[in-house]
Amino acid sequence: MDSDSDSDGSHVSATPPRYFNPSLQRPASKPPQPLISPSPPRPAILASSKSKLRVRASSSRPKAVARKSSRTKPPPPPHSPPPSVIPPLSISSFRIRRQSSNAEPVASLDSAPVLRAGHFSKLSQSFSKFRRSSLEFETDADSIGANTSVLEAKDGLHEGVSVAPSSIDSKPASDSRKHLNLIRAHVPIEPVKLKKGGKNEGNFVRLNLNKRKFMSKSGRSKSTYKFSGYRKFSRRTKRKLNSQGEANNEGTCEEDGLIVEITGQDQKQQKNERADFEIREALSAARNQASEENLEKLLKLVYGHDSFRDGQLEAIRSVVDGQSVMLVLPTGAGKSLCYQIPAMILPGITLVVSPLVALMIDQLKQLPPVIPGGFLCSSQSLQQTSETLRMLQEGAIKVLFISPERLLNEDFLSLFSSGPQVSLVVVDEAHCVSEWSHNFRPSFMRLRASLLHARLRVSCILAMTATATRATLCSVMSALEIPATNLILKAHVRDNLRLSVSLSQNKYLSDNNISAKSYHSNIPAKDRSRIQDLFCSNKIRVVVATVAFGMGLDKPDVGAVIHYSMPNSLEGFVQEIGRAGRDGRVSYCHLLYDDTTYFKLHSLMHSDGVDEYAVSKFLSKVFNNESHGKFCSILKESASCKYDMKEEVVILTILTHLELGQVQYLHLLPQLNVTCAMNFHQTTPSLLAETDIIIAAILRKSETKQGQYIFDIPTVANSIGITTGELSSQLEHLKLKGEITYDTKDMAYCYNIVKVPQDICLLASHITKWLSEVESCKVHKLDAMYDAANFALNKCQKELGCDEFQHTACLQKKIMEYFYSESPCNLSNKMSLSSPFLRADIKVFLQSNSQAKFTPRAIARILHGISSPAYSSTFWAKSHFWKEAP
Ligand SMILES: Nc1ncnc2c1ncn2[C@@H]1O[C@H](COP(=O)(O)OP(=O)(O)OP(=O)(O)O)[C@@H](O)[C@H]1O
Repeated sequence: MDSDSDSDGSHVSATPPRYFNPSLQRPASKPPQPLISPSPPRPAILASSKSKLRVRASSSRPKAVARKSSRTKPPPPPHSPPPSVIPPLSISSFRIRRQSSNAEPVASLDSAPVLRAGHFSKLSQSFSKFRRSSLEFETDADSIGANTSVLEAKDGLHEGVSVAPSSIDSKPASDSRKHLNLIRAHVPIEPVKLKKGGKNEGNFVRLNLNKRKFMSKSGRSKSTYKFSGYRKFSRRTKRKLNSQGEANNEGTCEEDGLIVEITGQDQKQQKNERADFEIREALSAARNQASEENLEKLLKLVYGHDSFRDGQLEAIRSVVDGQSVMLVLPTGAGKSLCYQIPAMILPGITLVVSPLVALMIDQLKQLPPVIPGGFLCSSQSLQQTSETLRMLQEGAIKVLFISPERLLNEDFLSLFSSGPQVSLVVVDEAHCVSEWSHNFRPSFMRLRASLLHARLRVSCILAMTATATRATLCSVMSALEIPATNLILKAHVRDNLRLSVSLSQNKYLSDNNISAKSYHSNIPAKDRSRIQDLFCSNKIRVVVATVAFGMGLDKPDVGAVIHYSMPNSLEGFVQEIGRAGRDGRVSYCHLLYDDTTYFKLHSLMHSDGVDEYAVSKFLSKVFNNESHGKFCSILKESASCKYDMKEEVVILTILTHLELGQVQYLHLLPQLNVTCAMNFHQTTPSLLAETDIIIAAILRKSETKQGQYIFDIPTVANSIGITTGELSSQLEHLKLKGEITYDTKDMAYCYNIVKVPQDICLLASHITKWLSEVESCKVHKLDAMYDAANFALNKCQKELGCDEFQHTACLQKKIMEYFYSESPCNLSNKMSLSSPFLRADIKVFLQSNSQAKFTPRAIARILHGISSPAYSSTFWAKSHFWKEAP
């Protein structure tokens, strides 16, 4: 496997075998379409639940960029735009160069006279995007870089290129119409040939001004010579150009002594202005009435799509109408559009809560240029965050992508108490809200409708997912208070995907001499992003990657997704195969599976489980203080080790349950470093303590080690009745004065106790039962995945259209049954077989480790070779019993 080779794209030229495996061949009745020369290779992905996404290339037609057609060949406008709409812009057709640095963000869609160029903020590098002033003219650099993109679009090799944020600012702008969010928005134009002048003068229009003659007939001077003159000029120019049959090229006209060379670029500019005008008109019509006709017009103008796909119109109209909606559409069906169009129409901000930063960045890049967007996540620097917040408050951001952690941050929520209006909250990958989903996130669970209504003053929530069982949907809709009538649910798998299964054999790519690149979490972020870029630009044929590679990947021409090993749920399977065939073409999804992988995954499904005993001990610690209203904290790392519970998946889940369960026992606060080590530099500590009660409290509650005062922040704050925030700002103040320096460490879960449970054991028993149901649910998901694969390979009677090579119909049926069934169906669990030697093994294990204490679960995990916070693989893998279980 050529995983580390530097791909220069040289192998791209070799048309990859489309039918690399007999089991993937098309049925004879559907012969392969002829390859369109010079088609780029059509890549594919190989994926596995845990790990591997692989990429294979096959033939492809050049992508028909929807916007390209709509922008490059707009229908002839019935009339010139009325003066009231774009008067000042008309001047821009002369292509006068001006500095663009004085561009100002435009406050709202309404106030923007033109919807065009935009860029990522260089200052903040936060990738927030805003619109440049409509009166800003393109710079030389903008024009120079133009044709590059045109060529890229034309040669077809770069269709669907995803521009990495880092490269965006430095990349010269396209000669196409510039799109705010810089995504696949290249609208190629004909190369401009200057007729007059003979020299290559770039894309300038040469404006020969005779000062005397430039005075208009009405006697107005240059500075006031605005719209009416332009209109006349424009009309006559057009007449002249048309009469010369050069409407698509350049020309010369003389008008009142004004000699102007008109280039193709100017005509392009005028077309753009017209297109912008039409978009504004369509927007205003859709705001007045969100009718099918008005929305379709907007769809056509903004996206270039002719019609809505199944479910889109219904969702958009409900949201625009202010109703919360649960939207379940297949992957690649176009869910993004269901919030983007409402975001254009609704007056306030749209917040899109997303689970992955990479996903946010991708979605941000995919926003059409008329929607200025930004993103906020916990890992951003203070400067990036404040720049984005500033733009948000100024109205320069219309759609903000945000992580749930960041959204739930008190400072962020308080922005909206009297600040900008939020019209819509979108919960993307909404299954993460539910513990019954394949990808539960405790922070998503905290996104309750009650909180969103109260703190963001928003009434409309759009929850979107491609993969949700009935149980998942129920809990998501209940948490987000979405009425049952507002569920829009379409098929889970697109029709253009051909599904097939085989047992894992000979599955290493190197055996077949296929070059590959690897993509996983141990690879530095910049290399991962490079690999993704190479893949998106069709320069890599094969990527062996973790499932994270595929999340949100919207590359239209992925021809196949191959699961190197079985995913651990049908949700995962559906999500991952959803990367294929997003352009609507027939694409292939092949699953390799075997019993060994199934057994391994089965063991892993139990890796997060907890014993009642551990839960009980943990709860005792949580309610240790019994101090109502006081600030409490639990150190993450040490608690995880002590109670043998994973930090996020288990501890945070339990704490979230204590906050959001039937009884609210606590209120979760942002996590923070709670141990502080402080040095005094000017005034002596005791002298400072005389005038500062915080320092006095610190001296009382700290211990000194090598001249440093070490204390627990919550303890000090509680002792004088202040918040940790107040304490931190006082410390910052003293630091700025040069009195102290300090460091903090030990990240902790922080909370206030609301109610102390009467019976901790009973509560522990309830929580353990709930967690064990969640665990069983995961096992059930794996069994359903195995069952579907096994059925296709061994039990399918080939009645529904399946054949030797593909099992699309039976797998689709299995998937549908799984997602639509009210209760889990009975699935055979191959794991029920237990080794007769197991008891004996456990006895010997306990005897040989008599010095240590084990919970039954700890022993089971060691025997299955699964590490946990308290029993690391570094140590236990050396044991003879590691992975000994069947
Ligand atoms: N009405 C439409 N007509 C044609 N193409 C469309 C339409 N709506 C969306 N698309 C295109 O479909 C592709 C997939 O859209 P999108 O990324 O929104 O899918 P998704 O449902 O969010 O998928 P996933 O769940 O995998 O993230 C995009 O390239 C988009 O331009």
